[in-house]
Amino acid sequence: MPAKALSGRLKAPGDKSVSHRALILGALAHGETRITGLLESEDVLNTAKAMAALGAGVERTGAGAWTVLGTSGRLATPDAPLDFGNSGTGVRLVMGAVAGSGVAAEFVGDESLSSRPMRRVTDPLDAMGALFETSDGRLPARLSPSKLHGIDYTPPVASAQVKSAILLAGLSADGETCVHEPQITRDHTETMLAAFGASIDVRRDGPASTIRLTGPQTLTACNVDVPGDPSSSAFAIVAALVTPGSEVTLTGVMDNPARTGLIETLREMGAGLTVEPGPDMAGERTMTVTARASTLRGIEVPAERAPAMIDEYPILAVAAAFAEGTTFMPGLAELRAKESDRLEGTAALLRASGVDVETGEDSLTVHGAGPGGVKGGGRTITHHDHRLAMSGLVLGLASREGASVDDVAMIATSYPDFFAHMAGLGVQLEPA
Ligand SMILES: O=C(O)C1=C[C@@H](OP(=O)(O)O)[C@@H](O)[C@H](O)C1
Ligand SMILES: C=C(OP(=O)(O)O)C(=O)O
Repeated sequence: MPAKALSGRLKAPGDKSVSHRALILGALAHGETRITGLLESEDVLNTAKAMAALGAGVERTGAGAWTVLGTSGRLATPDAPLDFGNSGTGVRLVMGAVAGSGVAAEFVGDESLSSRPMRRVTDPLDAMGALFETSDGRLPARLSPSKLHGIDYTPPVASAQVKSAILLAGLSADGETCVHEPQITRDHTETMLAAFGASIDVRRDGPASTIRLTGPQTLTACNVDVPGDPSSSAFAIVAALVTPGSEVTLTGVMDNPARTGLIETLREMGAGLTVEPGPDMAGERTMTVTARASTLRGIEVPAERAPAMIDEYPILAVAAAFAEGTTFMPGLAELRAKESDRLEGTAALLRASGVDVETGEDSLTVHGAGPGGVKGGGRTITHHDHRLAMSGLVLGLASREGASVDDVAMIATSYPDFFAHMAGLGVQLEPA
């Protein structure tokens, strides 16, 4: 049953990437870091537990308010495996943060995380002198006490997690660590390291970036007011665009060009979006975004834009299903290495509801059915993937027959308030 229009105003949930980093940098720093607006999702809470197990004093003082008493870089040996649940960001960044601390640690995760590639971080960290043992490149992984030296490295995949792991390891390594990114990825680690007092040099050259820091360095505690998450905001934005009569406003959304590829893409598709500047938070600009139901048209999304919207392709594909014409999305090989194979998962989600989709090795093509043209009736198989779950539910809202998902539990890994926020916008989603 298609839902009625969405309307209302929401404060965007805290950004997941900034939340992980606030806890990790706070734990490495000297002094007490106060965090407000922390995203209290399962992924982030697992990082909080890991940093506590590594010796930081991590305390919740109110809703979204946390203090982290840092270790001044002297991490403790955890007495149990560090369990990161579903979170690639948590495990990969903490591997980097712990690598040169001289402690031993074991890293584990859930079924989805245990199937994801870890050599992309353990290879460069081992080249810095770390002693990681993985299970054929996957979790569980074990670190033996290690001493690091700097590295000059160009990651073979565009990945902020890989970049961040190396930079965090560089803090405890002897000498210069340099990361070259041919295509810039989200730059929160660089921005936040500088805010925590690191001496770090970031040079931009067109789409490329080179980051240098010389270790060892100790960070200084810094208060972090977490801005809103553009990736989570995408669900309400697209829901409003494709559901006739809707208008929703999201406030406090982080406005960082390495994160806002979806806004640019939706505008090219003809979306009725109004963006107004908001206050700066944690060194980031924020914006208020208003989305109105619109007739979208299919476009070709530039492959180079993928890093700036890598988590948004499933929900973009849903928008494309309601567009007139074809949307071609190239440059998506990385989607196969997320919580699930998101390229195939997204295609299956759309096909189950009657949308005509093609997948290539690294591309997705959606032949839009136009406003009101998506039949619906499909059931999304989520494969432990929160973004497929939320995308399947948004598709159901505006399709003729509605749609269901097999499991909503994983939504709590990134957006625990998803159902409450959708209810606040006037739509009750029923877990099926
Ligand atoms: O650094 C981060 O916070 C993230 C980086 C991205 O992963 P990759 O680095 O694997 O692209 C993204 O998909 C993830 O949700 C968060
Ligand atoms: C890919 C994601 O997260 P992670 O890699 O941290 O599991 C995501 O949130 O879409």
